[in-house]
Amino acid sequence: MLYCVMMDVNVPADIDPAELAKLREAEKNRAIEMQKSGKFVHLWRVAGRPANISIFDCESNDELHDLLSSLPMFPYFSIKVVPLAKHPSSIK
Ligand SMILES: O=C(O)CC1=CCC(=O)O1
Repeated sequence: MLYCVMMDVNVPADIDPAELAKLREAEKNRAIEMQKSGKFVHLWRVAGRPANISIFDCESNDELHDLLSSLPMFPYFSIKVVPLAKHPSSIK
């Protein structure tokens, strides 16, 4: 099943810069691992905002939740999920 996931990143302004750098590195590594697994199909930055839009291909809502909550920066995200269904006019 495909899901469109929209994440707003809300890192506290007073977070220790060294801690933030570590968190971002861990986030990048986990995101690369998930992309290589084929579950994290697309990842796009929203231009001009600390936000991203991505496409996940998961077996279930539970699997999607497990993947999202495994991201090290999960506590700092506001997430919206839109489950995608086939459009009758799509040729793909
Ligand atoms: O968009 C961000 O900064 C947060 C994020 C989610 C996956 C990733 O690699 O970064």
